[in-house]
Amino acid sequence: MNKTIFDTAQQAVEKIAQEFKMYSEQAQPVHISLSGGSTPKLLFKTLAQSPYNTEINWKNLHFWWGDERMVEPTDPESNYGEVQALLFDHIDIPAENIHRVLGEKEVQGELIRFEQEITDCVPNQEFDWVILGMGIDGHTASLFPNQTDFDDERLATIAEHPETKQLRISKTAQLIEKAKRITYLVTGQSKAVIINQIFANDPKAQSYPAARIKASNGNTEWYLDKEASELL
Ligand SMILES: O=C1O[C@H](COP(=O)(O)O)[C@@H](O)[C@H](O)[C@H]1O
Repeated sequence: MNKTIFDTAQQAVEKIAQEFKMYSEQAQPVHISLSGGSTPKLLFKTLAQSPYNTEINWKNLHFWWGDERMVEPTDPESNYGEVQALLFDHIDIPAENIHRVLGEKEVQGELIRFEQEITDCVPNQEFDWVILGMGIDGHTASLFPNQTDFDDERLATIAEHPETKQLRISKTAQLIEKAKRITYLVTGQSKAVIINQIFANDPKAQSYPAARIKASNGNTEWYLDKEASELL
């Protein structure tokens, strides 16, 4: 598996930020899927600052999410709400470039609406870049161990957090795997054991969606910091 180890989490997110700039210089819409949770907050804060806030051609970038929690966008649990507060409120991006899951809506109806928006906006449903995180149980997006159907041919699915039972909408493994590029951004010591299991091909890792989901025809890479990779 292709991995890059950065000295610090800040260096990892700077690399991603530079690549946002590069993608934004293409004279076409680029569809990027963001991850939620705590890890990418540093990325969003970095993008909201100089030079990225003004040098990125934001009108060319379209943002989606790998998963969303079924909560109001103002709820601290909202993956969209986090990006709005840390990034979108500080840059000049057209509203139509933000393709959020409406977490405040009824889940079945929202699932259908979200799938239709992907079909309408993303050519061949192939995202240019899917940035994913990984939980300490090996989940990615809201695809959890022992409850993920890797063969589900839909674009999105309803998931339930195994402990909190919080409802979520997640891209399916099949949709993610159609992406041209997948980057797992994993930082911090709390992820070191699981990163070691994945890269050592430990049998336990076979149930981890993050270990199994890879781009079928594109590149899959892992951006790690020293802390997450300290047991490798
Ligand atoms: O629940 C989620 O968890 C994963 C990992 O989150 P983190 O807090 O450990 O960074 C995240 O990638 C996913 O989008 C999120 O909804």
